Amino acid sequence: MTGVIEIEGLRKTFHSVRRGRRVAVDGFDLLVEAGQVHGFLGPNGSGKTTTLRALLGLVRADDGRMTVLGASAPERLPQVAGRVGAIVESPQFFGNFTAYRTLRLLALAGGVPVSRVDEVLAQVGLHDRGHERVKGYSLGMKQRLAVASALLKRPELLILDEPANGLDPAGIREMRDLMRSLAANGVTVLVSSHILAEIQLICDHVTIISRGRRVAAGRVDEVLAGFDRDECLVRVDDLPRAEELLLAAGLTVTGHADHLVVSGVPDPATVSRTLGEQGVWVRELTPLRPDLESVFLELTNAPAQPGVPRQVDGSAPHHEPGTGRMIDLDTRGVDA
Ligand SMILES: Nc1ncnc2c1ncn2[C@@H]1O[C@H](COP(=O)(O)OP(=O)(O)OP(=O)(O)O)[C@@H](O)[C@H]1O
Repeated sequence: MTGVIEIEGLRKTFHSVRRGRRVAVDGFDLLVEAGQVHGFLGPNGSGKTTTLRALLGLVRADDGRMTVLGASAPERLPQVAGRVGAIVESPQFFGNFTAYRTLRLLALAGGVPVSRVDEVLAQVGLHDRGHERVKGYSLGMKQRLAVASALLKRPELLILDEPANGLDPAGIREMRDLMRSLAANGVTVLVSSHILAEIQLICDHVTIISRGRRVAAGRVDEVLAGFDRDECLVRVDDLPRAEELLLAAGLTVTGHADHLVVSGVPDPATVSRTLGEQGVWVRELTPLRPDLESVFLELTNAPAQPGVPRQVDGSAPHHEPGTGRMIDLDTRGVDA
């Protein structure tokens, strides 16, 4: 047992008279290790909140094994609760209270020294505004107050559900800086989001969920590298001639209105040499690197592939040759 959070084979189906049976989480696995800022990424309705709620005992799982800081969850969570901060459902604060008063009450209720209030206000960048009423706060300030409340007891693990939701770019930047400084101080952070660019900027590791199943997991750079097709964008004056030469050299070429995309060229010099030797001069040659957005779209829109086994329990992962990433290609039969 090495993970700060371990989830194996989590399943949860909701039943309602109006909407019928809805599989929210379908054999999902997650491993968050100490010191990671781990992004939990998935489209709306993919099962992120249900997973976090099941982990924290806010909803009963149908099946699966979960641990938090080595304690089986949710049954033994009380044993480690003092070491975990979680914001899964947007906390509501009294608008007429100041942030300071709100946190002071929470500190007193939780047996935390009141001196901690100033520290957490400073940590989330609210120190100067801590004596203003919360009803005058922006959404970003309210989010930071929520994080401050979770930090009161100096958690080793912080779980945040969509902390950047509804924030403007400045608020997102502040939240990002906050996550980074927490990580630098040794806090393990699990942050769920559907904002890809944020996950790419904030997190070092990522688990991508689609329709209740894990479709990719690993270091962000490794997950991205697994999708690198060694492509480059080429601009020349004579596109048809360049395409002809590159195809003749055995390269894979896709034509666009004002450029070509060449695939499978680890060294872009191959392109400039192939064209230059025939007197076609390259005006632009740009390696195309995948970003989390393109990976995410590819994984979460991946059509079902009949005959490809599901890989949701880690037992028979489908590994792309030469990559550390795992993908689950079968998206059939799940109501998301
Ligand atoms: N209490 C519930 N009753 C019925 N269905 C539910 C309930 N909670 C969640 N669901 C369904 O389970 C699926 C997963 O929802 P969940 O909220 O976990 O997704 P999510 O990834 O957190 O989405 P979002 O990013 O929109 O918050 C959705 O189809 C949702 O409608």
